[in-house]
Parts: sequence; C-alpha cells; structure tokens
Amino acid sequence: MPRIGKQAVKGCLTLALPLIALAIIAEFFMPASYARLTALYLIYVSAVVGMQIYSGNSGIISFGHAGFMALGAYGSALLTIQTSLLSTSLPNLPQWLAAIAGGHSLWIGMLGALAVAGLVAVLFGLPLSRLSGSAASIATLGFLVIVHVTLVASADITRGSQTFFGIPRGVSAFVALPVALIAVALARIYRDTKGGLALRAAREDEIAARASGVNVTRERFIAWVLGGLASGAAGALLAHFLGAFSPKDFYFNLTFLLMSMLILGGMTTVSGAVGGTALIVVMVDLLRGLEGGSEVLGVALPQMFGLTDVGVGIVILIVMYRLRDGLFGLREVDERLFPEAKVTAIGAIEAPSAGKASLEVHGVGRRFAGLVALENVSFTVRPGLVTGLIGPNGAGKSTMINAISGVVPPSSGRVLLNGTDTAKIAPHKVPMRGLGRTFQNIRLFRNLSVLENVTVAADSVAQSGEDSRALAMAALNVVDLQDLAERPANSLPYGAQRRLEIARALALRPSFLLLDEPAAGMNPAETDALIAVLQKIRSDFGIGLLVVEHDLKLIMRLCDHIVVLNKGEMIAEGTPEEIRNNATVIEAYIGKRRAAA
Ligand SMILES: Nc1ncnc2c1ncn2[C@@H]1O[C@H](COP(=O)(O)OP(=O)(O)OP(=O)(O)O)[C@@H](O)[C@H]1O
Repeated sequence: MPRIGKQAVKGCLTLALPLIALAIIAEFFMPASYARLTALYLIYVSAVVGMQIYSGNSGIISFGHAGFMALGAYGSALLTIQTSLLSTSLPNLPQWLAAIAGGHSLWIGMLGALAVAGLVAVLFGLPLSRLSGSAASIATLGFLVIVHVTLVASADITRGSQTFFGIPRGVSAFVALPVALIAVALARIYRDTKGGLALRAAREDEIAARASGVNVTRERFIAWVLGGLASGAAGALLAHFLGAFSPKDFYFNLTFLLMSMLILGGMTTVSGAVGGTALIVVMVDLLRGLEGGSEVLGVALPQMFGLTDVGVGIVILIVMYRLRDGLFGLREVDERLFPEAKVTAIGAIEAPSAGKASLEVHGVGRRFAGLVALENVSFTVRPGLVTGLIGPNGAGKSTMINAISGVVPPSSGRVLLNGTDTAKIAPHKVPMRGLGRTFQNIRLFRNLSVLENVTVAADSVAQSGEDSRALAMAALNVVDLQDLAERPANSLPYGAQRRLEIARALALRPSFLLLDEPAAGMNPAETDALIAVLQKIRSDFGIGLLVVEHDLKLIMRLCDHIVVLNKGEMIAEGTPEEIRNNATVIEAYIGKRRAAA
C-alpha cells in the first residue's frame, strides 16, 4: 500500500479545485470555442502529467510520451469506430481484431487505450529502466520513432499514414476533467510515495541512492509505466476530441509541445506540469490567431508562418535563462501554501544484531586494466569499534571502501558481511544487509530537504507500519541536524553536509558504517564535533566503523584499530600506538631517506 501523506492529499486538492472550477466556468459561462480550448487543455494536462511522472521524478527527459498518446489514440479508435465504417475504412483488419473492434463506448475505448499503452510501456520499460541520463533520453526518442514507424507500417490496422476517421467525437471539458483529475492525483500522490521519493533521490545522485538501498531500475520502471498510462489515456481523449487523425499528429510537433509545457512550468513538480500546460495552451491559441495575419490595435499584421513554434521556443529560452527550474520551481504549490507540520516523532536506530555482526575482508584484490589498486588485502572490522584505514594518496583506500560496499566488485578475494559475499548481491541490497557508507566527495540529494535525504535511506529498512520519517529524525538527532530538517540539503554549510551524509547512512540501521574521509575540508571545530558524533555512534549503537582519513591526528584520537595500505598492499595493522611506532608505516608516509635520517 503506497504511503499517501497528508501533504499529497493537500496537493491533490490544491491542483484539482482550480481544474474543476475551470471546467465548470468553461462549460456553463464561456463561448463554445473557450469550452473546447478548456477540454484540449485538460487533455494535455493528462499527457504532460504522465511525462512529469517519469521525467520529473527520474530527471530523464522523455521524448517518448507522444508515442504513448498515439498508442492510446489508436487503441481507443479501433474499439470505438462506427461499425458501419469498419469494413470500408479497415477492410483488411485481422479477424481477431475485427471481432472486437468498433461500436464500443468511449470509456471502453479508454480501457483499450490503457491496455495497449500499459503493455507497450512494460515491454519497452524493462530495458529502458536500466539506462541512465542521456542514454535513457535517446532511448525514449527511439521509442517514439519505433511507435511512429510501426503505426505507419501497420496499414491494415491503422490505415498507415492516411487519416483514421469515423471515431465518435464528444470530449467536452467535463469528459476530459475526470481523466485529468485522476492523472494529477496519481502524479501528486506518486511523488510523495516511498518509490517517488526514492526516484527523486536517484535523479539527484544515482550512486548515493543505490547506497541508500534504492532499487533505481525498479523505480524508473514503475514511473515509466504509470506515466505511459496517463499519457495513453490522454491520447484516447485526443482521438475523440479530434475525431480523425494520423500518426504524424503524435510525432515531433506534439513532442515539442508537450516538452514545452513540462519545461516551462518546471518538470520537477506536478504543479509545474499543470501550470506550464495552461500557459502554453493559451500562448499557442493566441499565436495561432496571429499566424494567419490579423489586426492588432488597428495595425494589420501580415501572415507569419511558424510564429507559434518560434514564439513558444523564444518564451522557453527566456524562462530557462532566468529560471532554470521552470516557473514553479522545485517545490509544489501546496508545499509553499500549506507546509506540513514538523516531524516530532523519533524512531529507534539500533540494528537488532549490531553487536553480533561481522565484516571480514579476505584476500581482496582489484585491478583497473593494468593498474593494481588492491592486492591480497585481509582484515576484519569489529562491531562497536572504530577501525581506521590509512595510507598515502593512491594507496587503494577508496577502492577498498567501494569493494566492501559492492560498488566496485573485487577482482579477487571476498568481502563477507554477516557471512554474505557482498559481490554476489545487487549493490542496492548491500545497505539493507547492514552496511551504510559515505563518500569521499559528498554525495547528497542536493535538491531534496534534509529530512527527505535521510528518509530515502530509512524507507529502505523501515518495517511495515513503522514511520520512516521518525527513524530519519532519530538519525538527524544523532548528528545534531534535527532543527534543519526542512532545509534543502544544498543550503547547509559544508560540515553539516558531511554530517547529513552520516545521518543518511545511520538511518539504514547499519551494523557497520564506512566513512570515506569524513573530516575532509572541515575546520578544527567541525572536526571536533565530528569526532564526538562518531564516538557516540560507536558507543550508543554498537556500530562498527571503518574510517578512511588523511587527518592522522583524528585517526589516532578516534580509532581502536588501524589498517595501513600502501600501493594497494596492506603493510601494517594494529593499535594506534603500534602504528605510530611502526617503521614500515613511517617509511611509507615520509619516504625511506627521511625515515632513516
Ligand atoms: N575507476 C578507476 N579506474 C581506474 N583506476 C582507478 C579507478 N579507481 C581508482 N583507480 C586507481 O587506483 C589507485 C587507488 O585509488 P584509490 O582512490 O583507491 O586510492 P586512495 O588511497 O583512496 O587515494 P586518495 O587518498 O588520494 O583518495 C589509484 O592509482 C587510482 O588512480
């Protein structure tokens, strides 16, 4: 059962009420041409919101959602076409399709549209979800082209590039409204669900999201299918709005229009999708009026071919130049107008088995092409103790952290976490087995709030019925960031960002925490605060810490045990006292000649 928070309900109402009011005003109080424009707007809302579900949450620009509209349009058109036209319009329709085609109501047509769009979304979504960034974007463009070419080539079913006609019309604002409301509610609720938040986290930083237990591939797939359904439903409505269409009506022009609507409003929010769509619909209507040549304030304007597309392009350019996140920014309208009360509940962080857990590194080696980054390294990280991992630059410390956390699997040897080889499980499952980590270069979900950053991790481990935000607050309390919970993560000072990364890892209820240079860039006061936090984590929760650090004073103050790497090999291990007096370690750090001097 998805998490439907109060904020999402407020969001649905904030967006739904203006749409309902608009439909009523348009249908009862406006001329027919405005009522028609409103119906078209509501159809586009469903389509753009479908795009927002995928692109807004994943950060992957989609060129493919006009393809879903095409599938929805043809799916519904086949089921609803007048039966008297079926034999003349589609004489070669395959028998199985002829048996079910024609004569059905718009709502049965809608079900057909959802079935076709949903099925294709699932089939294409399986490979697509494994792609990130621009590779995924290009794949969605491929999807659009494939859908278009298939529709043109399937002339027996679609009439090819010729116009498909005979579809019952009758999409008023009141018919388009319920579909738009469902699409908006779906998008707004999805955004705040565990999956929606996880996908937004992956949008900000995919590696950190996986390290927080997010199955990025699965979340992208879900958003792609949900978005495809909403856009498919919009396609069905558009088919019945137009009454006749061909594949080119669902190709690049429509894609450009949908993208303009989403980008102008701001693709990260549903409010942005709904608002941007309104602005573009109005703008297109005005510019189309001028395109054919008209009189404005007594001045006769000539015909201006392409004015609409050029006008929309210029507006997008100006808005993007001034407001990179679109007109509505990064926060939903409801989040600005009716912010949620602060979370006061505090959960419990202790991992049930922290004291009995084990983390063993057995003969780990790692090569990058010809370069040996690690060679036959073995040591144990003990629960309730701090183990330092030190060595000169390039010694292999970060590679070891990555090998332990499953991000870079070892070329040889094994890392056993509670007896399980971490290389044998998917990287996003390692955190759920009790391993949290931070990164050498801070990796936060920069545009999410401090609380959301930590909730992403808490969601991965919270038991059913447990409030993951309370667990996140508990982790923030440990690092003393509870008062900044509502702030965007990127607005925190540097030291606080480092502590936030620790809180996020702590919310995984780990048995072990791997910290890669946690004090890098900190001033002495921040370093002291960090040491106090790490000591607290060790003593209060029995967590085993593995700390990579260049600050040897910090290492000597904090660690119970130290492992020293040099050029990929382990050259010493022991207590801080033993390491301080170890000649091999001194030599590795300051060089043979100076050590002898
Ligand atoms: N992905 C990679 N591809 C190729 N070489 C790599 C990769 N990651 C690390 N290396 C190399 O492996 C060696 C060990 O790097 P690593 O970052 O683990 O060292 P480190 O001890 O963490 O260094 P520093 O203290 O400077 O961060 C270096 O020579 C580095 O250039």
